[in-house]
Amino acid sequence: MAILQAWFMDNSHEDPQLPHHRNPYEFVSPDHLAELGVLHWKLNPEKYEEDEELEHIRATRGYNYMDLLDLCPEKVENYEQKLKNFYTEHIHADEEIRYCLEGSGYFDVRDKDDRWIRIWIKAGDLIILPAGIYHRFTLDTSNYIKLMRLFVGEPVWTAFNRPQEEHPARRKYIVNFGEKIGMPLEAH
Ligand SMILES: CSCCC(=O)C(=O)O
Ligand SMILES: [Fe+2]
Repeated sequence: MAILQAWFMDNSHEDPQLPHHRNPYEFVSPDHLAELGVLHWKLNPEKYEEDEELEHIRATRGYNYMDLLDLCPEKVENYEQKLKNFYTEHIHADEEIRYCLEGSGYFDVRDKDDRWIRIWIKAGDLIILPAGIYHRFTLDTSNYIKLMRLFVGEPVWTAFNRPQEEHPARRKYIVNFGEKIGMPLEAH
């Protein structure tokens, strides 16, 4: 498992596609990401069509569904709107599994103290966000990413925008990961 670059974000409202490092930089370790339930593998994106390691992950985790998504202004209908939706903080009822085949982008996830952690995904990075984790996504300044999307069974991409403290997936996430690290369920 090669190191994945992740860092705490600054609070500036500049272009989201910029890196948003703090000054000085504050990197986040893979162990910290694992505590939040975020998993990562580094694979060879050039052989994704016949990759035993990828097949093994898919088989052991039951990811029978797969499709490919090319994200750039020229290839996607309603590109601006889609990107806006991706960057709106949300959860899903299921894991979000993405394998970057080309290009790069940012997945942001919340830590236990509700700080944004920015995870920089590049070609070869397969990332799993657990069901119920608050997250969002944006491209970086290269403006291009090609992603494989994996899922167990018929895919459901529904995003539930924050707040979702009563959502069963959120509750389950807090029990599975949040409670161990002192993440509060929010009152509202
Ligand atoms: C473009 S994949 C990442 C965006 C996202 O969070 C989602 O699709 O739910
Ligand atoms: Fe999502």
